[in-house]
Amino acid sequence: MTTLRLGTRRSALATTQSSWVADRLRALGHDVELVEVSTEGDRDRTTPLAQLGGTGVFVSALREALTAGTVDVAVHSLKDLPTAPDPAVAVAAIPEREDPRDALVARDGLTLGELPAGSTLGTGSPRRRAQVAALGLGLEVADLRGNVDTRLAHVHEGRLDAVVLAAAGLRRLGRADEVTEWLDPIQVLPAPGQGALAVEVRAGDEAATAAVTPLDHPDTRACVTAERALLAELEAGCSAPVGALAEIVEGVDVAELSLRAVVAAPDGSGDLRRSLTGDPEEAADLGRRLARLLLEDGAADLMPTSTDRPVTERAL
Ligand SMILES: NCc1[nH]cc(CCC(=O)O)c1CC(=O)O
Repeated sequence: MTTLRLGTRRSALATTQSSWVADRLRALGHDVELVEVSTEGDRDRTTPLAQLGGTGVFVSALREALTAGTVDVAVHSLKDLPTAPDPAVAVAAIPEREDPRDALVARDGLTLGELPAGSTLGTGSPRRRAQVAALGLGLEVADLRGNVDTRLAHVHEGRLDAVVLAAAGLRRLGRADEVTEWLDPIQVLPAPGQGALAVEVRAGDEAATAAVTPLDHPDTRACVTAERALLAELEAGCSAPVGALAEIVEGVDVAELSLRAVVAAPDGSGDLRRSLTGDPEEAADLGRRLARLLLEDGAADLMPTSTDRPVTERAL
């Protein structure tokens, strides 16, 4: 039997996610070898991520290893994948999603509502910054980068009062016990695709496709398809931060896909929330329709002009 070479980045979250997929492939009877792929974003820790080309730098190094033939399978956080498909690779499986929510880790067990005005909250995500600012709690949002461990240390070592992180990453790393509030999507909607993994193979690699396909979870695939179709459609008409969450809900006698989304002004001056329910078989169409509804209702106007500054900005 041939061995599947599964490419992974070195960060704790990436190796945990890759090992999770490797274990599932082994349970199906495959031989799997983990191959470390170093990315520009991992090698160069001084240049800001945005200058290197955003989270896309992590994705492209793994895709290059796939097309070069040094690995056969690559695991990505689905939310980090660009919405434009890469014809050289195929997403052969989207496994069952982890908790899609954002989570708050605050000092002294505090929740968002309990943090006093003026408290410092760290996040590097314009989507999280915008939604937290829109709650009007008077928090000071500080720009925060780094891996999960580094970000949590800012709270535990007293440099920040709170941080917001993906629940999925914290659960996968065994650090869910540090969460002080699971943020309700009614207040803070996650990134499209958050909590889900994308398992990629080389386009046309039938053996790897056949090995990986059983890990696919159709309900998760329908949900993230709707969220990403919405994001792709909005990217064409609006550059403000976007949150989205689709869920399978029980309708009268069929399963329905419920999609909620937010477009938020980066400075917290406002946001627009809408939702739609539709057929899980037409997930992409549902996402596009909700995006058009948001655009018709003024989503594009939420982006301030370039001379406007965010209310609070403190770099860490
Ligand atoms: N932005 C980086 C990133 N990409 C995926 C995750 C977590 C895992 C996931 O969302 O599936 C994280 C960390 C975070 O947002 O806190």
